[in-house]
Amino acid sequence: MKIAVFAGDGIGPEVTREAVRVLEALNIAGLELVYGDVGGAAYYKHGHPLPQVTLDIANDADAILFGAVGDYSCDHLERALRPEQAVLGLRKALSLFANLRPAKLMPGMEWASALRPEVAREIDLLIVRELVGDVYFGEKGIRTLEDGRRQGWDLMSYAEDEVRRIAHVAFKAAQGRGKKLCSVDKANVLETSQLWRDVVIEVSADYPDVELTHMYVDNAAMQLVKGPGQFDVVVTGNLFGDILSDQASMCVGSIGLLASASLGTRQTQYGTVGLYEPIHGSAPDIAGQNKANPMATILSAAMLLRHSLGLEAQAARIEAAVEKALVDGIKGGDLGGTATTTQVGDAVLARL
Ligand SMILES: NC(=O)C1=CN([C@@H]2O[C@H](COP(=O)(O)OP(=O)(O)OC[C@H]3O[C@@H](n4cnc5c(N)ncnc54)[C@H](O)[C@@H]3O)[C@@H](O)[C@H]2O)C=CC1
Ligand SMILES: CC(C)CC(=O)C(=O)O
Ligand SMILES: [Mg+2]
Repeated sequence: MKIAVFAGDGIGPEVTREAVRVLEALNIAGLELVYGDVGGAAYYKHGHPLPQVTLDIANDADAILFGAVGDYSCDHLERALRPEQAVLGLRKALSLFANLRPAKLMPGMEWASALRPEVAREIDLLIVRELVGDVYFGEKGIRTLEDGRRQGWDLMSYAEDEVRRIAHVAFKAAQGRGKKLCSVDKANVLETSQLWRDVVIEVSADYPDVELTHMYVDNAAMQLVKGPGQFDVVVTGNLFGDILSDQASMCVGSIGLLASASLGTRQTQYGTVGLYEPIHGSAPDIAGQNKANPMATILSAAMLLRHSLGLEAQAARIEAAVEKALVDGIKGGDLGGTATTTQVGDAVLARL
């Protein structure tokens, strides 16, 4: 069992280190960790934020644990590390089209939510975000118009097979949960969304046991804070899913708590090959200060064990340890506490 570890930039190495400590503490027989460079470190060492040597490590692994990439504190570097070159490039190269972002209020965590306690208590949803299409991957550029004005443009598009395959993932996820699927789009304005909606409706014929609804993304953003309990599984495109999941994190308590799995179709003898990362970015504003909450990355490691290595019991152990640490009042700065990244990692390890 081989896990590639790509820590990346900013707080990436800090939070990934804690997740690795947790994985190592489980003493999983035959588990091998292979480290690779991505982002700034890779750019300086290899001249590219996602060099071939890193892709080779990724392709050879059963799963990837990923920190974050990007550094807006240095304009030159931020441009060199353009997401489509690094993290988006990796997702695309491995065809990891299905991004699962669960958001559930942990027991006793109402105080941390940006919502009223009685509303916060309702949250238990799964965002299924399409990850390798949409406007993030369309043709783009900045051009000069005939009258001399500059114009930036990004093409939003989805082909029907791209919608169909993510819809199947979402319907199957709904079958395993509350049997409700809400497809979020902007079909009143966007042709891309109209096709999205048509295809999701076509796919729904295969899942008569799942109740399908549709919602425009602006309303969905509002409903997510008004009544999150109405959502079970949400399926949406790359851009909308990116935004809604950051919003969902504050309903749960902090962006430092939300994990993700990015899956494709490649299977190994252990499970589905995937990439696992916190939903947050490299947080340059707190990087290098031992302040970042590593729980999202630790919980991503749990998802890795579950989906890619078939180790459900160990995954559940990690999740229980994180929950126990929170119940016991271990809080990083993102939750209004003072625990450092290392202390949060220690606390989780102590409760494994
Ligand atoms: N998957 C990836 O590699 C991603 C990379 N990025 C990149 O990350 C860089 C920063 O982007 P931002 O928009 O600032 O988003 P961000 O998610 O890195 O940070 C947003 C805010 O949340 C805080 N935060 C994030 N994670 C935290 C944690 N674990 N503990 C405590 N506080 C945390 C940060 O301090 C910041 O105030 C950019 O270069 C961006 O392109 C952004 C999102 C995802
Ligand atoms: C580079 C970004 C699109 C990554 C991001 O914000 C995300 O996947 O949540
Ligand atoms: Mg994001």
